[in-house]
Amino acid sequence: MLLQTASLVCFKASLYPTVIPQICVSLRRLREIRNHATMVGPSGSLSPRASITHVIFDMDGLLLDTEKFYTEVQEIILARFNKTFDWSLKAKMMGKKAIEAAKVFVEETGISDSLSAEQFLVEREEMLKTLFPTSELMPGASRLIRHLHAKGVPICLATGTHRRHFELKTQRHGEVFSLMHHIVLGDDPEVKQGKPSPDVFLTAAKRFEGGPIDPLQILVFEDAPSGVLAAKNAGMHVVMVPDPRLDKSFNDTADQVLNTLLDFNPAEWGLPPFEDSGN
Ligand SMILES: O=P(O)(O)OC[C@H](O)CO
Ligand SMILES: [Mg+2]
Repeated sequence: MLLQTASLVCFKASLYPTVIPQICVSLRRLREIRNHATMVGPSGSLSPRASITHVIFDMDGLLLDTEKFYTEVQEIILARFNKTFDWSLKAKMMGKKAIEAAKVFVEETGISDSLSAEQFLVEREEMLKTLFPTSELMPGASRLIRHLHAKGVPICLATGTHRRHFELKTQRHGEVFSLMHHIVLGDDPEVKQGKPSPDVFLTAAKRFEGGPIDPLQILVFEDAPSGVLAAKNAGMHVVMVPDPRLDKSFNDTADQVLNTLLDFNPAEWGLPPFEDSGN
């Protein structure tokens, strides 16, 4: 609504450029305002953006600091072909199932004649399997998961990662991940296509108690452009916590963009507020 009004204001302002040019702020700026605003009700009280009852978490790059491992091994492999790995390619790969990301990698870099997607997966596996067990939680991940669980908000995980990698990545974080009501992995038979297809999130919504839950009651946390799109394709609300090196244009699809999970305010979404300050 805010953006529709803004478009109208900009259109009118363009008709009277010398009279009200200052009114025509950019749509990007208005999206930023939307990303930081809660609605003010008639009584002046703040009303939440939505009435969220269920939460779905992405894993890599959102709860676990594992995206850096993929970046590292892909840089090493590309160096062999005298090529460099950059964040525009990273943006196209992250969040996807392994084989889907692998195809993007060999095709976009033009090395598919020398290295097939399947060979790429084999080559990177040796390195990844030593790195994944060292995975660390992202800032604010444990606090948010524990808070929602303690308040009885049903939470689950929906990741593109397959079972074997999931076990390696989470082996030091079993307690936190055990708080999830359920976990949907990239190699789940119901997840036919990876993100940006909505499959993984729709499957996750189905498996909650009393599911399928209305997508409008679900808040998804994501770090990847493909994951944000998947959540929107599933009709859900989405908070994006992107790596700052991603192009900012990817932020526009999300309902809210945060620097870190520590910045999340549950009350803005109709969820029980934190009782600590987060420090
Ligand atoms: O971000 P996730 O948790 O869906 O994981 C996807 C891949 O494994 C890594 O990009
Ligand atoms: Mg992710």
